[in-house]
Amino acid sequence: MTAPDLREVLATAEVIHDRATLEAAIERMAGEIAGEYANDARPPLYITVMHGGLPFAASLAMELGTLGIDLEFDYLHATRYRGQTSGSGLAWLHRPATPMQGRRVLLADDILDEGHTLLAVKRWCEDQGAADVRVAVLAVKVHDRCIEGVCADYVGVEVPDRYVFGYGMDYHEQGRNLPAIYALAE
Ligand SMILES: O=P(O)(O)OC[C@H]1O[C@H](OP(=O)(O)OP(=O)(O)O)[C@H](O)[C@@H]1O
Ligand code: HPA
Repeated sequence: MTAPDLREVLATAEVIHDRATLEAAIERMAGEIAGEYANDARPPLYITVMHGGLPFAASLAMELGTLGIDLEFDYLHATRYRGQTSGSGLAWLHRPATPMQGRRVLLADDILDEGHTLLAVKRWCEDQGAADVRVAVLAVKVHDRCIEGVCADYVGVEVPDRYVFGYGMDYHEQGRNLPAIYALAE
């Protein structure tokens, strides 16, 4: 199946958060996160949840660096949407290679939607022996379908209960490098 044309989709999509809003939210998050890790002897293990988390994780890492917080980088790839607009079973495509035993782990992802991805990823890190696992997400989708017991420690913005894309999030694997968050026309 050919993906719908991104330009056509953008013509009717709605900007939910523009770039300046997202950058301000990330700067604010970095301030909150820096307070948590400032006095640690060892940098947190900073895990980007690929692919969607990449732009956000990079921006947040730079803001944290500006505040004097060092990070050790690794990444994982767990996907349940696979280019579609509704999720199914979670597939692990890559697990982090860095040992987590006794480490403080900070996960960076683009969106907390129904919570299945972050719950599984967080549990996996805990099973690896991480001392502490915190979660930073750029966006939280507002609805009542989020599974129980999942929440992010640091949140950039809220998005409505619509399919959103941009700033890491894809629309049929397109639009991840758009510097704003859009919602599909209703
Ligand atoms: O809260 P949930 O309903 O589990 O959805 C959130 C997850 O879905 C997206 O990943 P996706 O499966 O699209 O993989 P991708 O980042 O590679 O696009 C997003 O990046 C989150 O990781
Ligand atoms: O609304 C969404 N957009 C993009 N990716 C997603 N992954 C979960 N929800 C979404």
